Amino acid sequence: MITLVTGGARSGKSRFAENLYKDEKDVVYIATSKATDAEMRERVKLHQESRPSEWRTYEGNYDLQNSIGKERNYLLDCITVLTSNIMFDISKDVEYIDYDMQRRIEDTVIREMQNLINGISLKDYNLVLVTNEVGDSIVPEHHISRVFRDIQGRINQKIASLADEVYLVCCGIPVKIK
Ligand SMILES: Nc1nc2c(ncn2[C@@H]2O[C@H](COP(=O)(O)OP(=O)(O)OP(=O)(O)O)[C@@H](O)[C@H]2O)c(=O)[nH]1
Repeated sequence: MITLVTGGARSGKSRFAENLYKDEKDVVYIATSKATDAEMRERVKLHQESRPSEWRTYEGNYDLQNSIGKERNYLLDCITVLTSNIMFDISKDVEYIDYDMQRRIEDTVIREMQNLINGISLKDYNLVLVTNEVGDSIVPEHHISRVFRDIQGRINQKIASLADEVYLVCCGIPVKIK
């Protein structure tokens, strides 16, 4: 069963996603963020302390299938950070990200997701994927932000179509939309 959880920053989506496994010990937490500065390190530390100690944490971006073990439950937080890391890798030498490059970025993110999904061999597994609604505000001023918003919007549509259930979290309140 694949569940997609989407929402804005500080909408409560990560907490909602973690609560889906509140009675489970057999959980792998897949963190896509890299704690490269003090703000992120502090945030990550709070997250780690709030998770049940039995959960296993896997940190990575590429080769997400390496997170797979004997566990039945997986939680990936979040696709948006995965997209931005892949986008910066692929577009690092260009100033303008054309449609071909946008497609390559999208395809790479979707391939990582597919590898993860296909790699879990247990029949009755659960995979919760967290993403962000990044398109709900004004049109961003800069090209790179507009491209990121468009890429993430299209990726969210594709992953929502693969998911069995989709929740939108707003003001800490989850709304089931699929
Ligand atoms: N590297 C790493 N990142 C982590 C770890 N635990 C959590 N994170 C990252 O923390 C981020 C989520 O935290 P926040 O940014 O505080 O949450 P949010 O999703 O914006 O906020 P809400 O919508 O309120 O849940 C995700 O990008 C995770 O990858 C960890 O153990 N290691």
